[in-house]
Amino acid sequence: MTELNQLRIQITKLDEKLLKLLAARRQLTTQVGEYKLARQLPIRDLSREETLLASLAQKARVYQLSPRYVTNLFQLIIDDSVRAQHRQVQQHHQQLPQQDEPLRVAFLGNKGSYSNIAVNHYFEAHSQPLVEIGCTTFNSIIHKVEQREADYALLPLANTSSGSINEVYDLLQQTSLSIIGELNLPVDHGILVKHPIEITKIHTLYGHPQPFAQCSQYLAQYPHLKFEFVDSSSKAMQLVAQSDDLGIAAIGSETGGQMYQLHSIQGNIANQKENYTRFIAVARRPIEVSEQIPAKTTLVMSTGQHPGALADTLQVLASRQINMTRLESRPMQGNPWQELFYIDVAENVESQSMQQALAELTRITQFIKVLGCYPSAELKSAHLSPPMLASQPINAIQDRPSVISRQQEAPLSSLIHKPEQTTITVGNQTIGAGHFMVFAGPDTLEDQERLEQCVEMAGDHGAQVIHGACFKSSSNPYDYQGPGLAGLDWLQQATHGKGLLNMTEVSHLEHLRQIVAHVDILQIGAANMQNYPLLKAAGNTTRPIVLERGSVASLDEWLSAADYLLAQGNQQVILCERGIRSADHQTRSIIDLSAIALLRQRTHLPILLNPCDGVSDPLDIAPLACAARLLGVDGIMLNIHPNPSQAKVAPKQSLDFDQFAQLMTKLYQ
Ligand SMILES: O=C(O)C(=O)C[C@]1(C(=O)O)C=C[C@@H](O)C=C1
Repeated sequence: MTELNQLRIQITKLDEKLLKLLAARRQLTTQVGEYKLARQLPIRDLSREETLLASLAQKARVYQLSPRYVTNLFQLIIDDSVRAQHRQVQQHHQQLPQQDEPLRVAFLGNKGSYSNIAVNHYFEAHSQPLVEIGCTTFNSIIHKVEQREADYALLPLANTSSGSINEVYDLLQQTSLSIIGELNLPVDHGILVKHPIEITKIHTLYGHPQPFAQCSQYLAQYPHLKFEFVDSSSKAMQLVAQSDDLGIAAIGSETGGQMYQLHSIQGNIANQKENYTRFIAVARRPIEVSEQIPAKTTLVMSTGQHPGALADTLQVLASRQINMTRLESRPMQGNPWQELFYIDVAENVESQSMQQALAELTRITQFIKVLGCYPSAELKSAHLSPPMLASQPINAIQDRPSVISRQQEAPLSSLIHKPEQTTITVGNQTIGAGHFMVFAGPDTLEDQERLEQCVEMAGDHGAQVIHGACFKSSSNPYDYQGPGLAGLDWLQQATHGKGLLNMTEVSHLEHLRQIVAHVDILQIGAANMQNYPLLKAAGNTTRPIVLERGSVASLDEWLSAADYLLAQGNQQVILCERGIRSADHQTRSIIDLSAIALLRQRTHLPILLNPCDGVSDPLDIAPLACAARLLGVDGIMLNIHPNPSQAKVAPKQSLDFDQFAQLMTKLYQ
């Protein structure tokens, strides 16, 4: 045996001893984790870490080792135990049962894609077996989880070289899934080939558009290369592995390439040498993060468009010492000139400061929603300054003040929560706090021509919103039921380009997306006031919502339903009184004018009145509307029809055009 071999045997033995020691150290830190968990102590103890590192730095010299080398090495070891303790605490906090069932995780691409590598990193500490569900689009990944075909999804959100992945941000606008975790994956792109070859001999390079963007500077040196874009890096590797053409290559990670027996002829080719991709894990249910570990919260919000609107919202965070770690903006879908802001903060959503900030933000934003609160992937390392490495005395670092549990806040719709009246601006029209709005249109859409007549009439006399139901649920199922979703195009075409807004009722959850794409304002009818799944979904949209009072609902029940909408994120809720059931059968319902006076004392939300169902003669509509105007409603909703006697629905509850014109003059006197 050569001397070298003998030395190597000794090194191997020592390394094994080191491994055993590391495992024993890990066991001890797990016990420390249990101790801290039982006593609700913060996991991280930076002062202990600094003392430990400073003492190791000092001892390093005794063994003629570099203090920097020793502290860097031990920093890695300590970080590993901190991460393990974080998982320990969080698993206990979530009370995750020990399960043998496999975890089904959806991601982009196939074996070897960056997302696949991220999945394996993220779930490496889970004991459950993984079922990897490779998908070809981000949309299908989200769909898999929404449809319960997967438990989690991992999605790339941003890269340090190429920036945000807009498609994923846009999908977050629409999904009901919550962010439950994050991962920062170092991404090392390389050129992968079947048999080692010089890059000048390669003619075509396959890859996902993201890696191409991230390696643009390196690739610019080889203008002869033809780029072929494919769905994922794994697809590119697969193509190269299966082809007999030795002049093709894939752009991807070395680890991924190994799964396809590919060789990396050039690594580390990204524009930024520290190239990271931030992934998020999403699931159907949000998680609660233990206050013992650092958390992040992601919010999405839209502000008004007045000067300083965004600065005002950021000030709410800054004044509470909430650290914003990322701000991203994307055009709002359906409202391309309005922006949605995605904000990450290094704060637990349950902390007192965050709860106060959220309450404040609901008062000044048009839409605000928490996309998720999750354990932070970033660890702040104990910092040893050069004098500390030289073994100076160490000052203890102050712990963060402990987080106080969530406060019971006043209802979101109440004047206690928000003393000033809410105004809602859509396009160039505003309702609330002295801005009056008239909604006019046929009770139920009949045909395009009659709708256009109504639009012309309503617009000429100062109405701002055109409404009409696509689906009518009358008391008799054999009565006219409306044109269905075809009416959405009629509404859009009739109001488009005329400075008028449109509104229709959402009565079926499955129609919501399509309706949101066509109309400016959503209406939730009396029959659906307590349809909570519908409220939940509508409250997640960015469209203003008119919430009608249920025909037997008390004010408290109605306001609770409004609170539920507000709690989903949508701060643009308008209450609409349209009458309640009475013992009398001459009218469909009795208009509760007292409710308007009472609501004024209780809520900041704009209030509408629709008097039409409270009459048996259309001539009574005008006095009721004027009475409500005196009581301080913010708007009136009216049924109009070119020829009410021929209306398929509500003939006696609709104004003809003359009656409408007269009423409008009175309302605006
Ligand atoms: O001593 C502790 O409190 C530990 O949890 C152990 C340990 C370590 O690995 O040495 C880990 C985390 C703390 O921040 C400090 C030190």
